Amino acid sequence: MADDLKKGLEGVLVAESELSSIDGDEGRLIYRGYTIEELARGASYEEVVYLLWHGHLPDEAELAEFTEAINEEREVHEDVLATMERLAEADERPMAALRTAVSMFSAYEPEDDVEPDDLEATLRKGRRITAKIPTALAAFERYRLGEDPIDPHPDLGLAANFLYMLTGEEPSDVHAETFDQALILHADHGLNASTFTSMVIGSTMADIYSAVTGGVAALSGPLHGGANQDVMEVLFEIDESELDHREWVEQANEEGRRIPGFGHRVYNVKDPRAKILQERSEELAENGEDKWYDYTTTIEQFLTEEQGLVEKGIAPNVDFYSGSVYYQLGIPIDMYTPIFAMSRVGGWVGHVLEYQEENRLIRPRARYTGPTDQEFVPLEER
Ligand SMILES: CC(=O)SCCNC(=O)CCNC(=O)[C@H](O)C(C)(C)COP(=O)(O)OP(=O)(O)OC[C@H]1O[C@@H](n2cnc3c(N)ncnc32)[C@H](O)[C@@H]1OP(=O)(O)O
Ligand SMILES: O=C([O-])CC(=O)C(=O)O
Repeated sequence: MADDLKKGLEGVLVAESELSSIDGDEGRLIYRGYTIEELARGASYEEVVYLLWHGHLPDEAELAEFTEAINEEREVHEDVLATMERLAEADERPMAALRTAVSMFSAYEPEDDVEPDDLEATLRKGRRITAKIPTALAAFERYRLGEDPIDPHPDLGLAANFLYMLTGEEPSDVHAETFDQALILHADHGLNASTFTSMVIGSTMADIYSAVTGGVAALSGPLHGGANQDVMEVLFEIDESELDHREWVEQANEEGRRIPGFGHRVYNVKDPRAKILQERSEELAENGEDKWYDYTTTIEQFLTEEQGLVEKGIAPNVDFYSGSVYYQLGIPIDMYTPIFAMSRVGGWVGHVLEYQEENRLIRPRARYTGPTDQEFVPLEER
């Protein structure tokens, strides 16, 4: 057995997958052979989830059936809503509320007596989770505001409906399309930490609710999905600082601060999704507040061009420009990471299903570095 240690599993191949592929040197991302740029431009989030789960882009009838199935499952049980209300009152973080909600959905799962290897049932359960996450999240936000939740809008797609359920107002086409595009960009990304977490859980043949709950938990950390909120907090810090934004980033750099939204385990160049989100951020800035876009571009220019981070393979990742986009869509900043989860559930379910088709328990090992010859001393003599 090879004894070379791969800390953080960097570059270790653990599975084969047809879902997505990343070329970290070229800055290229594909889902099942389609470039992320083409999908972001031409597809909807529902089409992309269908592609990830079923292996091909849906035709009109397939998409209509899939969308209807999702829309029918949007409502969440009143007990889940009551829990969201309690958690909002307790000032719980939205990512933790979401983790609790997903875990709780399973109590009301209509197909809870099927065999773990019934992958068709797992697919239907994954669809239910995907449909319910936006409803639970929006309800949590409404309760925090002291308002009642808003029922899902039957005529709106997943992205537009989420924005609608936050405010009760139908979003403009630009906002709905921008948000839908953001969901597409976040839907899958190989064996990132949260997807791998879901796969490890799925590899024990635990149910998909457990796997998705684990995915949400792993995504919440600042080294992973939590970075999008951290980026916005940096932008607020710049805004409140007495320094001009250029001076602020110089000082942060001198202090050795690690800027969130920069660096990636796989990309050595700018993330292709960051480029698309940057375009959206710029467009929104033209019709709204432009300072957030200015701050991000100043940081990027300073760190990459002047400090030479690009030569070190450190460039903006997907989280760098998403914050300023969501901010301009009016979304509260601690909902940014839950929104990432709302999208990435497509990847989590897809990878678990793909892995379980030819399942093997995931169980690596650690090199033992502790003592080997300890003499046991009874408690009363220690
Ligand atoms: C959706 C996502 O999950 S995308 C990632 C979101 N996370 C962030 O944006 C948080 C900020 N970024 C980071 O912390 C890291 O880049 C990670 C965690 C994403 C990737 O980490 P790893 O692949 O483990 O790289 P690691 O942390 O070992 O860093 C490698 C080198 O790049 C440097 N580096 C990495 N990220 C940054 C950054 N944001 N700013 C400055 N330097 C950085 C490190 O200091 C290190 O330099 P050194 O070799 O001179 O010591
Ligand atoms: O791939 C990763 O390591 C992080 C991730 O989820 C993404 O970039 O979308």
